[in-house]
Amino acid sequence: MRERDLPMSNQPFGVRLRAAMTERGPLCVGIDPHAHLLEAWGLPDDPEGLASFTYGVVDALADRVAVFKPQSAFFERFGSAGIAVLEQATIRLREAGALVIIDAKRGDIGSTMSGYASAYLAEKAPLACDALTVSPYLGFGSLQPAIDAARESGAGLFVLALTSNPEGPQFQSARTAAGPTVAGAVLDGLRELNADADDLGSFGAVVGATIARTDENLDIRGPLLAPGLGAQGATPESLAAVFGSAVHNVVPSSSREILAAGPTPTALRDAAARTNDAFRTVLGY
Ligand SMILES: O=C(O)c1cc(=O)[nH]c(=O)n1[C@@H]1O[C@H](COP(=O)(O)O)[C@@H](O)[C@H]1O
Repeated sequence: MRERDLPMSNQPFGVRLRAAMTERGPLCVGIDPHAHLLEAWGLPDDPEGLASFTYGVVDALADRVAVFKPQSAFFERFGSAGIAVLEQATIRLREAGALVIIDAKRGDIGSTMSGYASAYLAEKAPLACDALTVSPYLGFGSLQPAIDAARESGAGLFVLALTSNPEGPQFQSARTAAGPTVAGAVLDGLRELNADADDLGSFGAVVGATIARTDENLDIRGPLLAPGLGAQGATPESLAAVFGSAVHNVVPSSSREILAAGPTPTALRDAAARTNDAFRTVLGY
């Protein structure tokens, strides 16, 4: 059977991502259960509070938002009880037809990377997700086990390229021995991985929405995860200036700004719908 004849659930991540963003709008809701947000929702800063917060977001939004990005750090801080919530939330979101990017920014030598790949990208893993954020600073080639695992299971990767934090350029703008910047080398690697994609490949870059216009070529035939919207200051309107002709491939991600609208489900839904509408217009959905 040719790839394009497969049912949607068996399609590669990039195909499923485009379909989900077209159907539900491009917004990615980041699930970052900060201690101050638990407090603002009237919840204790413990595993029960974490569960109420996370499932509150899942119950309110899983059937209407295309993509969720739980931030592993805020689950890890509660040890195994927190990881159990991340696991359950991921399962529930996927059952509701949403895509889940686990934001764990993993990166290690190849042999350890294959351990991370088994943890997040193997189809039957307890924490199996649709895509994982990964860090290329041990060399782009160190990501190969994750790339292989993603191809095998139909998952995706988002590789850090031009991050939203002010310290990012210190390394990312540095020149490699071969000539391009570190970020440029990452984008080149991704372009190669997506070379066969018809529309959107499964290998994405993380490009903060807060960065100024860049000279790097963002046309990687893959998704561009753009955090930094809302709490870090970027707006939907700023995306066109940063991403230029690649703007239709942007996955705009917002965490604290949406989450602060809770805990009532109606308020969360209103905040997500308003933000999604603004992105639909700017990103051409
Ligand atoms: O990979 C990421 O998602 C990421 C990359 C980046 O360059 N900047 C960035 O803020 N993030 C993540 O995106 C989320 C941003 O959260 P808010 O600032 O609350 O919307 C956090 O979970 C960050 O770890």
